[in-house]
Amino acid sequence: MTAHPLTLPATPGTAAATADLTKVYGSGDTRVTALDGISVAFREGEFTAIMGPSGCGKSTLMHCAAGLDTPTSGSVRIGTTELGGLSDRQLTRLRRDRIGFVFQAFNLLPTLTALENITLPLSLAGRRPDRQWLDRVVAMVGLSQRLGHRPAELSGGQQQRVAVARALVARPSIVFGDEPTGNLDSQAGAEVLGFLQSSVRELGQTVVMVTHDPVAAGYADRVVFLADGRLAGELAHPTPDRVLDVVRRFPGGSPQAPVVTG
Ligand SMILES: Nc1ncnc2c1ncn2[C@@H]1O[C@H](COP(=O)(O)OP(=O)(O)OP(=O)(O)O)[C@@H](O)[C@H]1O
Repeated sequence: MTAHPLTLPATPGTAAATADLTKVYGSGDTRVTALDGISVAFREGEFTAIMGPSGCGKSTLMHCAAGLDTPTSGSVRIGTTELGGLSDRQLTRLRRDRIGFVFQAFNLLPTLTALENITLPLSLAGRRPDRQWLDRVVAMVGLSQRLGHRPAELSGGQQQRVAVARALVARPSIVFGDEPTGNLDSQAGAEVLGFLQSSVRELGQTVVMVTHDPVAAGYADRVVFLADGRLAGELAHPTPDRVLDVVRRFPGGSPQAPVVTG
């Protein structure tokens, strides 16, 4: 039986949203409530950073919002599609066609060239790249001269640029990054963050990124803070100093984390 995706009324300006999202791992003594009723919206054309102490649920939120993990209760929508209504196959297709991913590990295929890695999601979907868009994305991430190189012939920063281009090439509704600069030195990290920011400012992309780094969060338009699986506040127009101020007030992930507004 094929499940029909549940299509919800459009919420203008919202690329993705969660409602009362809960995720519980394990049971009995090993039960962990990783997410405890999170309702958050990610606006179109906005760069959001997700921060909070280790273990507060950042990756779990991102994985549930991106359809990589299933919530225990609550809902996730990408655009007008409610993920809970999708079969595994529909979910796989939605991830392939409408979501871009950039992980800490670059996850490139070693035998493919940079160009082949970038266009892989399209090849898998049986789609031809939109040449103009591809050229624009490749130029933006500064890879025009490196397209024939294999990952082993590229620096870490260049490999992550390939991953950024790969995430953008299908013009997804939203790009999720899980510590995308975690494996890079500060200069390469700054370049990758600059490209993610440009994809928002110049290409109108929506980006959501999990990070521990206040400097990285300073590239975002908005920072959402989590503590103990709950929303603990947010900061608009963050700067590294303002983010650091908030981070300093999270002693060991206190549930009484401050509510901050920009
Ligand atoms: N597969 C799993 N099985 C059991 N518990 C899990 C699993 N994944 C995560 N958890 C637990 O859920 C909580 C939230 O984990 P999560 O990885 O989302 O936190 P995080 O904020 O991303 O942490 P970090 O910053 O250290 O990466 C933690 O207590 C973690 O131990």
